[in-house]
Amino acid sequence: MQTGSKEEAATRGEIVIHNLHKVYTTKKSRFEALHNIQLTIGENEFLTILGPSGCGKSTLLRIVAGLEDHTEGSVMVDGEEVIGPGADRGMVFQGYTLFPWLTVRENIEYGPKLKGIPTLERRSLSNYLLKMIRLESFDKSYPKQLSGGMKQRVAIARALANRPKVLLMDEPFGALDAQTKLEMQEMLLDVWEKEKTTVLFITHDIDEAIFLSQRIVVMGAGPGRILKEFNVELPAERTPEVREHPEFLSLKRELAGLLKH
Ligand SMILES: Nc1ncnc2c1ncn2[C@@H]1O[C@H](COP(=O)(O)OP(=O)(O)OP(=O)(O)O)[C@@H](O)[C@H]1O
Repeated sequence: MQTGSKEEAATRGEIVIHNLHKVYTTKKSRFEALHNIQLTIGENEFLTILGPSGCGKSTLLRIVAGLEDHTEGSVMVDGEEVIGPGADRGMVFQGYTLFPWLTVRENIEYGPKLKGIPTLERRSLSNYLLKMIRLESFDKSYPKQLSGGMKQRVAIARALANRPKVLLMDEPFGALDAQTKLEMQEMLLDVWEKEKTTVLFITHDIDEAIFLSQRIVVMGAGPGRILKEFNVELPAERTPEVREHPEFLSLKRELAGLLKH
């Protein structure tokens, strides 16, 4: 799915968050949800934001998605300011957001169809994505016939079908059982490797953050702010054994300590 077209920006999926503040106000109250967030996420980087409930992770992701406005500062994707949702940023949430009346293939082809991509081209794209998420034989199934993990795989494929430069993922595996979660993490790394998108991932699961990421940003609450950043110095190929790696275990200890406060 590489296009290599000349029109594409020199960078593909670089997110620059500068001096970002978010205050929720009502007539009677004022709540500072995000305070001075400074963060650059490189092209094709896998960055995870880790933090306790209520520290503003989802607010930050929704601002990057263009679904929420901000009070001060800016968010740029490849040099263009985010002023609303766009096909350059695909989103996957925890809740299953598939269209129940469409089959798996129709769900995946929904975005390309809206964009007017011809049938044959759509078919070849959905074939490619169905193979990548290992659900080729479920192309005619409806969402209600799928397990939670399968639905999330389709949600990822549906987001990728729009050819986003950035994948924004808000606790996408939070509702899955432990074993399915591990399988989904491996599949996501496989997808990331093939698609070369930038991934901004949110979780409060420390193991998940370390296993998936190249970099982890820890946020704290009151108001939501960045506490610390960590580079994950693990082998690029994340096999299950990586979870026993001394670096994995020491980073896990450090992150757990930081999140306790
Ligand atoms: N529309 C809103 N109006 C007022 N306050 C809000 C609104 N949305 C979120 N908040 C508040 O902003 C803070 C950050 O919320 P957010 O959902 O971003 O946190 P989070 O870190 O994603 O939490 P969780 O891990 O539980 O999803 C919370 O205190 C929340 O109550």
